[in-house]
Amino acid sequence: MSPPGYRPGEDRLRVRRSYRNNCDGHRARQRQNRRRNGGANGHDRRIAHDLRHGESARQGNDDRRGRACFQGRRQVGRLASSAVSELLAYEVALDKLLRLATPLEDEEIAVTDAIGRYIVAPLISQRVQPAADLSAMDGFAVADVNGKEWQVIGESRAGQPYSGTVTSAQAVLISTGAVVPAGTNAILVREIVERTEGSIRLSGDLPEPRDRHIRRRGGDFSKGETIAEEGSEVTPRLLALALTAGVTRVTVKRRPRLAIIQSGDELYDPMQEPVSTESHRLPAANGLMLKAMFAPHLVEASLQPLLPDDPDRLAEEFAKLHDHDIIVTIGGASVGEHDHVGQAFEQIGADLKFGKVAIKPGKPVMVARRAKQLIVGLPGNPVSAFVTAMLFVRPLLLHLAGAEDVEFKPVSMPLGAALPAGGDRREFLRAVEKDGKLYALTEQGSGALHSLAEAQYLIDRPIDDEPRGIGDSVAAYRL
Ligand SMILES: Nc1nc2c(c(=O)[nH]1)N[C@H]1C(S)=C(S)[C@@H](COP(=O)(O)OP(=O)(O)OC[C@H]3O[C@@H](n4cnc5c(N)ncnc54)[C@H](O)[C@@H]3O)O[C@H]1N2
Ligand code: MOO
Repeated sequence: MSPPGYRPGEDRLRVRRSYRNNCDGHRARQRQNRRRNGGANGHDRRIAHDLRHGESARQGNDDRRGRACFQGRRQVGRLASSAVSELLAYEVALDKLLRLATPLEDEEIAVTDAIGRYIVAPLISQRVQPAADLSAMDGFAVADVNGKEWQVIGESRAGQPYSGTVTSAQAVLISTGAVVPAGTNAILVREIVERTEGSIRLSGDLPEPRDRHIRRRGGDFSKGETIAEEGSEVTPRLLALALTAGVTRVTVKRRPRLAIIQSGDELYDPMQEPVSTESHRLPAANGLMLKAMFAPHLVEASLQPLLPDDPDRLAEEFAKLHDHDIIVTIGGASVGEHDHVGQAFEQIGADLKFGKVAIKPGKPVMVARRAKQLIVGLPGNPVSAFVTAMLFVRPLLLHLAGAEDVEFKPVSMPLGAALPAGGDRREFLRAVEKDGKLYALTEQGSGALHSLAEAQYLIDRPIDDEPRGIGDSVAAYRL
């Protein structure tokens, strides 16, 4: 995902640089920000103080920058020792994930079953279209337009052509889509002629140019022509083109098999069990949310039975699912006593590639590979699970399907309310639109589903973004 006006490589460089300079630059930036804002109260900071992130309380922006700096130092020391502790920029992490994916085999399917998938070879037309010169209008086919009156000698209907030849002062009644009879040079639409018994008289202006209403043979495409390039998405429009070109089967990538695992002692299946009144229990909503997010034409997704907080059980489940292309786990990705996804990776010998991404929400994202299989560990907080599925799993599925554009396209929209400075992670803020302006919702906690469901956009805030005022343009993604 890239902000508008982005040039390839620019954003990546900027993000990386801001990382490196996090500590050295932060004092200088504090001074600059103070000057820009005319002091702590010199700017409309209402939204700044209103945003609730549901993490530990923080007193202000300067304090957060201080902590970012401290974390940066701590992580540098651990970088080499563990893939888990390295905090990657989103672009870097996504790039790694996509590179880890093993390409899937091709399969040939009916084009009618291929909507939303991507063709892996160019589409070649098997027909010429139109297959003959056709009339584009209802009217009369005439050989010449020298006179004012023509004798009607027959009819050409769609599917029932006129077999003779039209000569001077003769006309053939013709329908839209019907084959233009031999000898025809112009179509006179019904509106410009008066009809009498057996003949027509000109009462309006002749078509300009004369053959204006004739669709020429091969005008749309010819036989053997490439009508869609490799990598094109099969849309309803492409479907119609392919069918018209005589193509009924296409080659696409096989859909990956993806299993979703949810673990947590507190979870119960809301579709199998009645609503629980026990305060320590929680409906396992994330798995069903994710399954609903992954387009069935791109993936064959299955939701596995709920697992307890037990690394052995998780490792057993991983072993069972060895034939799946992708496993997505939800929860247990953080550093708590009972967050055991990392441990289960170790038990099955999966190779952990990264474990933390500098995004908010969604810092704990674990990616491991076991032979050709990718295992993606998403955080358990519902909003974090949603955002990371959108930022990682969706692009992965599109990439495997053969799509070129795998990321959401940002729109640039003005803010209706000010935003405080960005932090040490790239932030995706839930927002609503009113009169063409974006308003970040007050509730930004990673567990707050109500504001997630209400949000219409995610505002994309770069790391260390400066405070933004009313009317400033920001990049956002339509949900
Ligand atoms: N000491 C630290 N604690 C935490 C950190 C940290 O850096 N240091 N990171 C926080 C962040 S950020 C996130 S995000 C979470 C991620 O936690 P986990 O991935 O380990 O997820 P859980 O602890 O298992 O669950 C979190 C939350 O989500 C609920 N949950 C889990 N699975 C589901 C599900 N399938 N459906 C609905 N809800 C689910 C679970 O009950 C918890 O409330 O860690 C922070 N902690
Ligand atoms: O910020 Mo966590 O990353 O709550 O999702």
